[in-house]
Amino acid sequence: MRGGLVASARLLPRPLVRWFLQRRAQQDINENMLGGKKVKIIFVLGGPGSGKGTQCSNIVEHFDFIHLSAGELLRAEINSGSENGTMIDTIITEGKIVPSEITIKLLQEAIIKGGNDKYIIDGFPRNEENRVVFESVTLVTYFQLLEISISPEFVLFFDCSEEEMERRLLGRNQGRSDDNIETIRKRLKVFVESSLPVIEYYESKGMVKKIDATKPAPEVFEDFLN
Ligand SMILES: Nc1ncnc2c1ncn2[C@@H]1O[C@H](COP(=O)(O)OP(=O)(O)OP(=O)(O)O)[C@@H](O)[C@H]1O
Ligand SMILES: O=c1ccn([C@@H]2O[C@H](COP(=O)(O)O)[C@@H](O)[C@H]2O)c(=O)[nH]1
Ligand SMILES: [Mg+2]
Repeated sequence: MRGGLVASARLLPRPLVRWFLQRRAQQDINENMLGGKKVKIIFVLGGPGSGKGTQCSNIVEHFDFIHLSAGELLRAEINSGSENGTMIDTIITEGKIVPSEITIKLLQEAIIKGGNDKYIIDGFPRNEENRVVFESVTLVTYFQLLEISISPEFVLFFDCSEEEMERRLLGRNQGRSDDNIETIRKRLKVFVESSLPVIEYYESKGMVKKIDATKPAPEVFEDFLN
């Protein structure tokens, strides 16, 4: 079907094809669609060690969502030997926030590659600038012409005490460069100063489902389901 369409499109004047795709893109932008499908995005936010990754793994076992962890995408970028790798590594080890254009490009690529219409995005947006840029840029898909912009359906906020988050991260033992007390303290500060305002923004729009994440993991998941 797609092959037939592409072949027919080649017979038409390029400005006409461009006009048609741009018109279609505009419709999709208005409707939050990707290639004719409604794209559903859920943001999962919470402090470092609040259990975002743990709960996202549970969620995708039960629901047809693709889990995208912004932090995992950044760590994969470091490991791929990309030219930005060293800079990203330094920022993560300092507990700071990677420039929006880098993280958003990785998320966009993963969304397009995922080919699904439901994504649960873990650990993003980390600050107001992340949020504004993500919601204002567009995804460029087939023919590099069809563009859509994306906003979340709702936001899950895993609310956990600092003492508990610190205890969990010090015991995580996954070889992460940021699982040390100096970086953890910096990450907690960045969470309060930069990430909480994003949660407050979505709260003001009635879009936040807040869950007590200090409880044991199975109970947190139960609370999510209810
Ligand atoms: N509810 C819980 N109770 C106790 N330990 C938990 C709970 N949830 C997760 N953990 C453990 O805490 C550690 C941190 O969890 P996880 O990696 O899911 O957090 P995170 O929010 O994704 O952290 P980060 O922001 O650093 O990626 C892991 O070792 C995990 O097994
Ligand atoms: O949107 C993002 C997500 C992550 N970072 C950086 O990565 C680390 C680890 O992220 P996790 O989601 O906790 O795995 C985070 O502390 C930031 O340094 C980012 O900059 N932007
Ligand atoms: Mg995580």
